[in-house]
Amino acid sequence: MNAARQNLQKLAQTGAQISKSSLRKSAKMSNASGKKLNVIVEGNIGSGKTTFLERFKDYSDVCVLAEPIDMWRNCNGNNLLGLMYQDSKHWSFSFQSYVMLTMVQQHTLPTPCSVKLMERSIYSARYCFVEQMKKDKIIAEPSAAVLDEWFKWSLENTKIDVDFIVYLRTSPEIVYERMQTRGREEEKKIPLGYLQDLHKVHEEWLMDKTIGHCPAPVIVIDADQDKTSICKEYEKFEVDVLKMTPCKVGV
Ligand SMILES: Nc1ncnc2c1ncn2[C@@H]1O[C@H](COP(=O)(O)OP(=O)(O)O)[C@@H](O)[C@H]1O
Ligand SMILES: Nc1nc2c(ncn2[C@H]2C[C@H](O)[C@@H](COP(=O)(O)O)O2)c(=O)[nH]1
Repeated sequence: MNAARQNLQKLAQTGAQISKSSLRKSAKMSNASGKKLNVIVEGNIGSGKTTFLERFKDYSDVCVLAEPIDMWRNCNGNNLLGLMYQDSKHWSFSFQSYVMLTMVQQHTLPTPCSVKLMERSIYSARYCFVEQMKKDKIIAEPSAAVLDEWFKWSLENTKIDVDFIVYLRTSPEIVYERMQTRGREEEKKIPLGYLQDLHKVHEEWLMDKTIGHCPAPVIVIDADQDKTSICKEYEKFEVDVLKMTPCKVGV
């Protein structure tokens, strides 16, 4: 790994602000070596992941992969997302299996772009959602074991690279309000308690490092800020990420 990347890894792990120059240096060197940059964007439901990724959709050298929710809503005509929230005990295993399949498909999707930005990952599927299902006893141990075997096989047998994690860190109460405002039909009955539980497992995975393993350095953004004030944080990251791409096309 080149020196600039190592420096970046250290900075991100200490939670220090990543300096523009270190990010740029790392990017140039990674471009020089031809290594692509794989970034996953993590956070609670409603934390602003889609909004954050929107900023990159007009750039030709950044591949943005949003969560394939439309696939989850229409798996051969079945709305697995809706079924999971209607009857989680009955449908969580099927839904989770499909989520993890679609995540591996996105992780391994070839792209000519220098940067791949992905919304969530196989890691949060396993370490946040499956962990929460186990805690809530929505899935039994044998089902959790099958999901874990799929997870381990995927990591060992497919090319899943993650260079940095952007964690949109939020308070459950704030994302609960945003989720209700967004008004997704399937999510209408999600209680605040579920978001509080999901927040905890995200914190344990990404901050306390007490669940599973964290595959890359974490860049934390305080995403409780409203849309206006958070733009500066997003702009800084956008500029830094785009410095990693040889060309910028778009507005
Ligand atoms: N920083 C923010 N402040 C206030 N509302 C936000 C902010 N970021 C996103 N939203 C709104 O909150 C809702 C969820 O945002 P979204 O980007 O869909 O989150 P996610 O993809 O993480 O679920 C949307 O209605 C969006 O317009
Ligand atoms: N049970 C699971 N649910 C998941 C998983 N990944 C996403 N989701 C749900 C959460 C939301 O209702 C919806 C989209 O998430 P956003 O954060 O983008 O709103 O899908 C998962 O792995 N398991």
